[in-house]
Amino acid sequence: MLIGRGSDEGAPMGPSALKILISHREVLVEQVKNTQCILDNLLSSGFVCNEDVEIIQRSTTKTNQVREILELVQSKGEEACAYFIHILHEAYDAYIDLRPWFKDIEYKPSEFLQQIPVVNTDPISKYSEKLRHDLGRDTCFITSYSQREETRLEELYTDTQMEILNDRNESQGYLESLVDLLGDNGVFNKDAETIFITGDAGVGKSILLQKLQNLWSKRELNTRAKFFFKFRCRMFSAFKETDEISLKDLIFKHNCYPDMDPDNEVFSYILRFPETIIFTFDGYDEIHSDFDLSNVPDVVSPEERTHPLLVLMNLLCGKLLKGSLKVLTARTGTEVQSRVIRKKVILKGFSPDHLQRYTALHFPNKEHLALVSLQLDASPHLGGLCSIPLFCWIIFKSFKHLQSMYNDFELPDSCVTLTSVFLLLSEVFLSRSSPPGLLKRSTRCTADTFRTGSRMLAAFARLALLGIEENRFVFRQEDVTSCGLEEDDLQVGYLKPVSHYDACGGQATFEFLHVTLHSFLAAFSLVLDKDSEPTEVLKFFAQCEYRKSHRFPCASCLGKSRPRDKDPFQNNAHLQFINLFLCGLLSKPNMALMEHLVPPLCLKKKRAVLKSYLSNSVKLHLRSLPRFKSETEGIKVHAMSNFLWMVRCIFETNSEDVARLTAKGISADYLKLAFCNIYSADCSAINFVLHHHRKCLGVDMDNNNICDYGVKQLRPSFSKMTVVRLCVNQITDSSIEVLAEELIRYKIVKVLGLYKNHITDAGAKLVAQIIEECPRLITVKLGLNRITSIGGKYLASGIKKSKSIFDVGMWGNTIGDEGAEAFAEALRNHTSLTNLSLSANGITSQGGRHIAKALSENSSLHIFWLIGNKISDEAASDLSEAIKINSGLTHVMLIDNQFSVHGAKLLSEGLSHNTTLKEINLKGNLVSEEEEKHFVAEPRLRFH
Ligand SMILES: Nc1ncnc2c1ncn2[C@@H]1O[C@H](COP(=O)(O)OP(=O)(O)OP(=O)(O)O)[C@@H](O)[C@H]1O
Repeated sequence: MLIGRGSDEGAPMGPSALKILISHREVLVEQVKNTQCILDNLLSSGFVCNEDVEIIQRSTTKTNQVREILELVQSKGEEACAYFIHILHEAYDAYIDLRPWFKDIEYKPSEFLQQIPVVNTDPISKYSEKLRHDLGRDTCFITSYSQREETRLEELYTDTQMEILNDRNESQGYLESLVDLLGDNGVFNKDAETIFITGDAGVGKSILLQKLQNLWSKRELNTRAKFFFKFRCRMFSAFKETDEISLKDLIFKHNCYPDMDPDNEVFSYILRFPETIIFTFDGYDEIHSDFDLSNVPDVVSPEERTHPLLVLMNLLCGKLLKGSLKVLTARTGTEVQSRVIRKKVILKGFSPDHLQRYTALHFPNKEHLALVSLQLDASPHLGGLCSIPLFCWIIFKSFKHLQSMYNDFELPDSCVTLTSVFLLLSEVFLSRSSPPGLLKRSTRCTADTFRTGSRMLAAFARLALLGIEENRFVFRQEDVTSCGLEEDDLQVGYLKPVSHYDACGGQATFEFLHVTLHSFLAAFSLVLDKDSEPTEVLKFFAQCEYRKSHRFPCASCLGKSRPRDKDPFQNNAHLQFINLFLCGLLSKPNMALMEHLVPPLCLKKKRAVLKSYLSNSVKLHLRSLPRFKSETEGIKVHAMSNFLWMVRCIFETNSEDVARLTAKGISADYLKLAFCNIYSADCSAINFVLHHHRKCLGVDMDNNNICDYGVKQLRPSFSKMTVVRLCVNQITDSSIEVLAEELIRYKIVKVLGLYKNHITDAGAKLVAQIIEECPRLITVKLGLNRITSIGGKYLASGIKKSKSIFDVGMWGNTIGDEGAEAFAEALRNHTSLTNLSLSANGITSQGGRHIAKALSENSSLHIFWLIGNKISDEAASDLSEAIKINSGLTHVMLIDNQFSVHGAKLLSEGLSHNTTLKEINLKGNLVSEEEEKHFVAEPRLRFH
């Protein structure tokens, strides 16, 4: 609706502004809270005079003031009324509650109105606006290694996989888009206020927060929050033990100060309406404090000054600013008590589709894009590494840089390790600082680049080690200078300045481009140090301490740290990364390069110390893993995520000896690697060890983050695997192609677990082949995939031909009646199939009848799951007849179908002729409690 004097030619006029004010008076009186801004604008635009303002201000309540203003503008005529509405529209944040109303009335100001200025004088809106402006400015670029190369966030941001977990860490699906992060989807504790996001190093937690902040600054985040405060947790470690701040200091001094707010209105508003605030705290794992605050009382007053960590803890727990929303990120493995967490999200990096999208954003040049895509496809290990955005960014950035310098440069080859990725980044940094003469080479000489840059590299490495030793991620200018870094060195890219508000003071401070790079350089320092004993390289292995529930001693509300274990492979991630990079830098393939920087003898000694340490630790570690004997699967060994770190280190070391030793040390029939947070590139490391395993081995890799790249890396190991469990991962039909080739070639597989992946009918066809051609295969789990009747038919046909298959799980696909009919056909006279689940597959009575008929001709099946289908009384009589004849079934699970008392009677009748069946479960069908009483004489017919 067009409002205001109709100077716009031809535009239809809506009802008069005066009429609107009369008919919507109630909404306006209720929703308009700030009168000052209206009066300021009416006055400055000459619609009212000082006296009018004074009279209105004499009214004691805001509502009365609004009423009086309404009367005043109405008395001044149409233009004043129109301008009044326009103020409410333009002073956006001051009247945010009226946004739906403007939408309802389809407000559109006339050109005339748009020419009269509106100034938002509301201090709260001004503060909100300032926050939006600052956040918008601070978040619009993705940090790169030089300001010249910064890319706009919106040009490069690509969604990653955001999995929602419940309080038991079970997957609840994925978030569709970042905008849904703050919504109700996935909330398991409505009373808590902290959204907890975890993920591995470099998976994109900080960038996700940056995107969130950026969306808010542009009003594109689906929230009515007026204030958004971003903090990095590492800032809280920078305070001294004696430092004290209040909540107000935290917000105003360390984030954003409200200008011109003499009456302290902003803070009063914040305290009154905490639900209008969002906080983000990035990197909870980076808080390091020996400071024991366990006896310090909780802070409940916003004015009270105390240690900043306590302010943070009390905010997260909701003891301060109850009602405000907090988003907290941390590396995987950092635990926070469930009662503090509102919802949990785990970031899993790029899926192959995301990676494709991200690659296309990086390489607008079609030729480059084609080249890079080709190389990614050809090297699944590289693809796996690239599923972590940070590593992908480094690889792509380095590729682009080196391509621009030397025409023949290609992406790293298939045996790239994480250390080589970071060496590549260093090469880029160092080459950027080389004197111009050196850059003119036509061929790349990595050794020259490192030799020329060795002074600077050593200085950065020293600084990094200093930080690790002192548990610091932020450095002052004195630190930088004392390590021998010069002004120009700071331009190279290793360090970036820390923004002012994070740094508790005006002095310039720096941090490494990424914490993983910090770890890499600290490892480099250990290698470069010529003066210390070779055993010094082990200092972080030795220092490794396992804290299952991470930090903090002070956070009584967030969980206490547990006693420390001595296992050297158990540690917090940045130290683990130092060890990992150390292994990589001292690996044989990197020796030639390192010899340009460190005397060969010194290197040799360090490498020997490391190898011997690894060999011993591996033995000890493997011996300490929990083992138990299972009747069917033999000796099972249960590896945990620290085993994975060990395997990663061995892979980086590239030592076949240690890998062989590890494979031998596993000495079990079954290796359980479930819930170890394995991502695709780790599969190369696992394969590096497992392919040395002499005997057959069952491997359980359920509940990890493995996609097709990972499965391809495991290819050589499938020749040994009797159990292949890859349930709850990210694999598609392309992995099934690999599995089909390998498993059919070796024919030793007994168990194939593929539950909850992305397998379609094409994959099902290949699984059917595996079932048909692997004579030892007894268990296949395919639930929660995307298999329809087409895939169902393939599988049924495979099962029909198998003489070994014992247990098949198809829960949660959509095979429907056609699929059920095919399975019925497979059941006829089957000799081995004992457990079958066709639950939640959309089967109706039509399919039910086919199944029933087949059951009359089957005696192998004992347990049959048909839960959550649509089978009704129409199939009951066939089922009843089948039950009379069948002598194999012990349990028939018909929970959540559509049987009525009539169907139940038929089933009960059938049961009376059957002595083997122990249970037919009809819970959740259409039988009332009253009707259930008819069946008390047949306890095998269950309703609960
Ligand atoms: N969604 C994304 N889209 C594009 N690039 C991304 C994305 N996520 C991460 N990156 C790239 O990866 C780099 C590292 O990401 P980020 O710092 O967010 O990781 P992180 O999970 O916070 O790591 P850490 O736990 O080690 O601090 C970013 O600087 C950016 O270049």
